[in-house]
Parts: sequence; structure tokens; C-alpha cells
Amino acid sequence: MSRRAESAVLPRVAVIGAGSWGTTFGKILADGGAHVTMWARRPELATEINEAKRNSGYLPGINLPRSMTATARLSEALDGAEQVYLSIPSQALRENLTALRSLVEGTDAPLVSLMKGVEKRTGLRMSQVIEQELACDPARIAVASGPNLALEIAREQPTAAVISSVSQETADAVARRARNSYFRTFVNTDVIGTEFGGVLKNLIAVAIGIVDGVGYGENTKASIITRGLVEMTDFAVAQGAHPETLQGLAGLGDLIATCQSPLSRNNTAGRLLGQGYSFQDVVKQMNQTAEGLASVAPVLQLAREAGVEMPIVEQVKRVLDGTMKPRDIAPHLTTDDDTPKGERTQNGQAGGGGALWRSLQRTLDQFRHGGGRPSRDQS
Ligand SMILES: NC(=O)C1=CN([C@@H]2O[C@H](COP(=O)(O)OP(=O)(O)OC[C@H]3O[C@@H](n4cnc5c(N)ncnc54)[C@H](O)[C@@H]3O)[C@@H](O)[C@H]2O)C=CC1
Ligand SMILES: O=C(CO)COP(=O)(O)O
Repeated sequence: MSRRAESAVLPRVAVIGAGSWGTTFGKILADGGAHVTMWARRPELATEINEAKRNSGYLPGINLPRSMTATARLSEALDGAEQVYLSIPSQALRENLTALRSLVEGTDAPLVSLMKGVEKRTGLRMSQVIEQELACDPARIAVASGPNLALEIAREQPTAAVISSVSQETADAVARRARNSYFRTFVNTDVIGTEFGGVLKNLIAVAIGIVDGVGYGENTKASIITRGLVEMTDFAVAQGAHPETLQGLAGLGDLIATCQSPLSRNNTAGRLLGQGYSFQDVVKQMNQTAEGLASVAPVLQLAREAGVEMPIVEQVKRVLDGTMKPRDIAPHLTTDDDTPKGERTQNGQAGGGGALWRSLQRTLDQFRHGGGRPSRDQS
């Protein structure tokens, strides 16, 4: 069979957005057996993907599969797509969905958000923006999240992720499509927890970057990561998430990856702030999306409305605003009152460590014994 004929029989999927994560996810899907059409905003990038099988600006040194093509025309990207993946900066999603609406209206293809931000103006998660703008059934929407630094996955380093949808059927269908020998997907139905895990770990990664830039060491960072997980859990649970989700891949898993890696743009942005650059300078220097910077204000607004304390995120905001010196961030790991504070480790309860351990154990077991059916990221 010719290559063109071979490609014609593969299931077709579309990826909207050809930045570092969209392109990496396209490679995951293509390596998992799909024909992938990327939508790139710039026609010259679509040409590079088609002709050189490269996206040199975002993924230097990575060869893309032959079954991955690209176009700058949305209608062409969506033609015949059985699943549609969305990967553009969160603040630009809504405007792009307007153009997409008529193209996905007549189909029942699952719509999968790969994004990790909340909309600044409305405080909405990306799945909510999709539901609103495309006026579609939430059961058709899924989100993907987890410790997923794009360049590592593009280099085919083994990684796990979670696919979440209120519909188990949709989560399973997406998880089956989005997997291959180096990318393993688990499933859950806690969309709120899965999405907020990805959003909130970005904010903690900015804090980690800040103290790294200042020159503080591992104790400070471990303290922020641990207390950060408490903040993430309290916030997400108040929004309706299951606490276990925050201990899974989309919470703790992503928090570890993002806080540890110099590949993280949020971590990098924080480091520049810690080194003394102003917020404006940092934005100028970043040529890729650091979602955390735009999510701080809407997350704090939601936290205030829900009565949740987020001392670390509050301090990140003050550093961004220029009202707190980066080196002052660490002494304020908890609130400043005189009363000694209990160390809550899980949703207001001391002693959540047992649940955390059981959850980690389950994840490891699932990884080890992973079979044909997508496994749950929690039970
Ligand atoms: N890069 C990573 O390792 C990961 C990123 N993500 C999430 O994926 C989402 C996309 O991020 P990346 O691909 O990393 O960002 P990126 O900065 O690498 O690429 C963004 C893409 O969106 C395009 N774009 C920018 N403004 C646009 C607009 N107004 N309209 C349409 N397209 C526009 C850019 O041309 C580029 O192709 C973010 O929400 C991020 O948090 C999630 C997991 C991993
Ligand atoms: O979400 C990510 C890893 O899971 C990528 O993090 P950054 O957006 O900070 O690069």
C-alpha cells in the first residue's frame, strides 16, 4: 500500500495549536496510530511541519512522524477528525473557538483541552469556556493533564497522564487514542480537580522559580511544594474537586515535574523574577506561554469568594505586582498570625499521609500492570 493510501485508512484527529505542547501531543497521537492534522496559526510553520517534519522553533532537534501534517486553514484541519485536541494559550481560547464553532457543530467528535489556565476575565476553566462557546454537551468534552513537560515527551521519555471527562465513555475513548509505547494515559471523571491541578501547580512553580532565583535552597523549595499542595487541595476541593485527584498525576505529579524542571516556563518566569527582573521584563523575555502569570489574579478571586486561604499564591501576586521583594517570600509560607498553625495535609484533616501513600501505591501498581483498558487515576 502506498504511504498516501496507508494514511487514508488511519483514524484522523485534529490538533488546534502548533506550539510546543500541541505539536508534542500531535506526535503522541501519530505515534499511537492516528493520522494527525495540526492547525498552525502561521502558514510558514505548517509548511515546515509538512516538508521538513520539524517544528524547529518549539521542538528543536525533534523529528515528527510522517503521519503528522499541518495546515493554516481550520476547516482543513478539522475535516474528518474523529477527535479534536485544543492547545493554544488559555487567554486566546475563546476568540479561536468562535471560528471553530460552525466546523464542529454537525459532529460528535470529542473535544479535548490540553490547556492549563483559567480565563482572566471570567475565572472559567478551559472546559467551561469550550462548553460555553461551542454550546456543547459537557459529556463531549475531555481534558488531559499530568506531569507532561513537552520536550521530554517529544524525546519519547516514558510519561503518564490523566484524561478526564464527566463521561466515562469519552474519557476512555480519548485515553485509548492518546497513548503509545512512551505515553500512558489513565482516566478519571473529576474534571474540576484535573483541570485545577494543572492550573494551580503553575502558580506554585512560579513561587519555586522565585526562591530559586533568589538563591534559596532545597528546604525552602520542599516547604513551598508541600504547603503548595495543601493550598492546591483546599482550593480545588472548595470548587468541587475530589481531594484524591490532587494527589494524582494532575496534582502532585505535575507539581513535582514543574517545580523541578528548568524546562518549565512558569518555573523559568519565577526564576527571572527572583533574579530581580520586573514583571514587564519577564513577559518580554518569555517567548513561550507561561500560563501561571495570567492565572494568579482569577485564582485568588475564586479563592476569596470560596473563603480559601492561599498564602503562597498571594505572595506570588505581590511579587508580580512589585509590592513584595522576592527574598521576602519564604518567611511567609503560612499566614502571619501568632497562633501556631496545625499542619493540615489533606483537605483540612491532619494525617492525610495514609491516603496519599495509598494513592501513590495505586498509581505505581497501575503503571506496572497497565493493560488494554485505560486505568483510573483514582478509585
Ligand atoms: N509546553 C508544555 O510542556 C505543556 C503545555 N501545556 C499547556 O498547553 C497550552 C499551550 O501551551 P504551549 O503549546 O506550551 O505554548 P506555546 O507558547 O509553546 O505555543 C502556543 C501556540 O499558540 C499559538 N498562539 C499564540 N497566541 C495565539 C492566538 N491568539 N490565537 C491562536 N493561537 C495562538 C502560538 O502561535 C503557538 O503555536 C498551555 O495552556 C500550557 O499550559 C500543558 C502541558 C505541557
Ligand atoms: O504543564 C507543564 C508540565 O506538565 C508545562 O509546564 P510549563 O507551562 O511551566 O512549561
